[in-house]
Amino acid sequence: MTQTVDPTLVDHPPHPALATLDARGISAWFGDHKVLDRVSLTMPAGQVTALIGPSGCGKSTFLRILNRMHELVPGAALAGEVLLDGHDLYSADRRLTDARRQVGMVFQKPNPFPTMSIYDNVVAGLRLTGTRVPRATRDDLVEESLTKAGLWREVRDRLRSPGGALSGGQQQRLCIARSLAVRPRVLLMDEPCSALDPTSTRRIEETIAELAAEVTIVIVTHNMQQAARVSHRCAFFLASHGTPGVIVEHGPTPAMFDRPQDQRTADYVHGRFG
Ligand SMILES: Nc1ncnc2c1ncn2[C@@H]1O[C@H](COP(=O)(O)OP(=O)(O)OP(=O)(O)O)[C@@H](O)[C@H]1O
Repeated sequence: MTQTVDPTLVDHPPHPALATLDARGISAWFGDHKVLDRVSLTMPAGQVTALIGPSGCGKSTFLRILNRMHELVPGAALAGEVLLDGHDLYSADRRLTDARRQVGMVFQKPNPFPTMSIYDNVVAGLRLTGTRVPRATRDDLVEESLTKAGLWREVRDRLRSPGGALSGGQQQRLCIARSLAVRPRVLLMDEPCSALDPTSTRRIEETIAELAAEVTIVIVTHNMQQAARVSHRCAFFLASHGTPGVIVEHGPTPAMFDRPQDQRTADYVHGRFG
């Protein structure tokens, strides 16, 4: 009997090289409402880039453009380019699942599959992105992903318990493990701690610091202390008086906090508005 191989499946990649993400001239619309205007930003390999700015200035929209989620919103449009190590994430010959495999995402609210076991939650991302992993290596991958997400020691004795039985902070680390199992080159995080208590927040921040050595990270945060603690670079977004969001200033985090070039950046990072 011949065995049929699903042509859409790809083999699990070996640990990939660090990659730089480069957004060039990104504009975005919801219907005829333009929410970003020609935003360019380089997010260097192996660094944590924080996107900061007041509510509604387009940070989440920008983040979702970086893994092709924006295009799923009915009526949404965009212009510009997103390059992953120089290769266009939006090129016609690249599958959507390939973009998602290379650029993973963790959301504000932890969203594990609540009735699925911890183990199955970790491997769920593989199925969602069409990634093939030999059964014999799955146990190792689950351990590796949970270890990187800082959760292994807490759950190794109950891998068959449901993901929904974990605390909020543990659930968020489970979601990080689920993303890491796919071995993405970039991990996007949209306010990953905003639903968590201070202790869980600290654990996630430690995890982010450890992960930066092997995956490029882009994080949206409203918490300036968090941006200062976890990021190497910051980009300050602003949409003044109903105009589309732009990047006012970006650069190394210490410079953005201690000697910003633009008064609006200084006012925002020091809590004078937003
Ligand atoms: N699905 C959508 N449909 C229509 N408009 C949207 C949608 N999502 C966001 N917008 C609009 O796009 C603009 C930018 O929103 P976005 O969520 O990207 O900003 P943000 O800076 O991430 O805000 P916050 O910090 O509050 O999350 C806002 O005016 C918002 O109302």
